[in-house]
Amino acid sequence: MTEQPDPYALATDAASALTKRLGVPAVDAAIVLGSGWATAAADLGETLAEIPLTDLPGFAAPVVAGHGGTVRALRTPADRIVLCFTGRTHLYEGRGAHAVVHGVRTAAAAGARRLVVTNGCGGLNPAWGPGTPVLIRDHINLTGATPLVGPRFVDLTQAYSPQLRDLARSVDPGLDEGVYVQFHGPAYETPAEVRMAGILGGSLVGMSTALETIAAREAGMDVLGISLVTNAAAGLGGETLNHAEVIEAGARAVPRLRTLLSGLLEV
Ligand SMILES: Nc1nc2[nH]c(I)nc2c(=O)[nH]1
Repeated sequence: MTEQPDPYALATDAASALTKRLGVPAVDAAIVLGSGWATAAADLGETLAEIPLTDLPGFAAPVVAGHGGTVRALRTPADRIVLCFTGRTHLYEGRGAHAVVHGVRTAAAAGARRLVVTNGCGGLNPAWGPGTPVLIRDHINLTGATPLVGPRFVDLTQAYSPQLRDLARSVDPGLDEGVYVQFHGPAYETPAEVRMAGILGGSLVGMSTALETIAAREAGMDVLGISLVTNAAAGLGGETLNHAEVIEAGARAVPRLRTLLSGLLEV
């Protein structure tokens, strides 16, 4: 049985390699860009560098070639250094929970104190049509997995910072809040699973985010989670789910998402 590398040491190694490559002593914040968010984050500040994640210890190539797989370092108008991860590892890739949160742990090890974690997801609230951004108030982790091993009793009572949610609403007062349910994936939920998520108190369903937030909170980061509803969750929208709908919804939402992200990075 080959010894698995210590995930925290691997994140420290990746952080050292990253800050050395960037020529900065530390970074201030990180954004994980989910489905539909990349275009909105394209011109958030002065790009210092864009680095293929596979250049850094512990990262794998993106499963879908050309979809993300880099980390872009930005200097914001407020003179902060922000890492933008243009891709993420999903639990359904089978690389384990440590791989899923390696980017977040690397950002924390590089000094980031704030994480903005975004995703594309299904919505249970009919008021949230495709292209609606929704703040994450809390999550339900239905994956059966966690990035924490051993007696790491992380408190998650305020996993999604109320202060950062207030800040987001000061930028975009129309933002609503929801509870995000992370499923393992890669299949989308059945209509019965979507109904279950609703009974449990969920209003957003996806395949990312919760595990990254757990790792961020363990590292002491403040977290803002924002979902982009790209489709009505299975069984609620009538037609079947398809990828084209995801892309189109993301494109329609770009101006609002860009305003939101740039407003968040000015403070
Ligand atoms: N689990 C799950 N993940 C998603 N990602 C996107 I975009 N839409 C969905 C969805 O409806 N369910």
